[in-house]
Amino acid sequence: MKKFIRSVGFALKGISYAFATQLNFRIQTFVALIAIAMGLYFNISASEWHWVTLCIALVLMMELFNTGVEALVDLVSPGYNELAGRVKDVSAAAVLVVALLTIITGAIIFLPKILLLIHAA
Ligand SMILES: Nc1ncnc2c1ncn2[C@@H]1O[C@H](COP(=O)(O)OP(=O)(O)OP(=O)(O)O)[C@@H](O)[C@H]1O
Repeated sequence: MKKFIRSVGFALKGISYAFATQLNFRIQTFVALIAIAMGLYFNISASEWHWVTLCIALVLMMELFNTGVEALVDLVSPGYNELAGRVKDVSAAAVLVVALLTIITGAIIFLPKILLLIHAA
């Protein structure tokens, strides 16, 4: 049990490092909070909550992995190296793929509700 709590502590240290150093991670956290607030406001269904929470977790998870990859690349290749740059580019691309999934999912869930609200006003 003590080991588990220690591991959670290390994971929280990782999250706080990403939050302190990565502007993208802070923006993604802010957008996630807005999505949760919109979910509550529009009273979305259980399956819609499933998609929203899945996308939030995927985006934050990929950004954390990307931050780890960047730190690892900087450690093993502090100077300019074409391969090091490619590793970072591919890692950033993985974040972009999940971000696109999130934008599409958000549009499918929230856009009709927002349009309905505008028409009702
Ligand atoms: N060591 C390197 N060698 C070659 N190209 C690099 C190297 N480090 C970074 N690059 C190139 O610069 C881009 C940006 O790298 P950087 O480490 O600034 O990533 P970032 O996403 O801007 O990170 P951060 O969010 O920490 O600012 C990389 O995607 C890559 O194309």
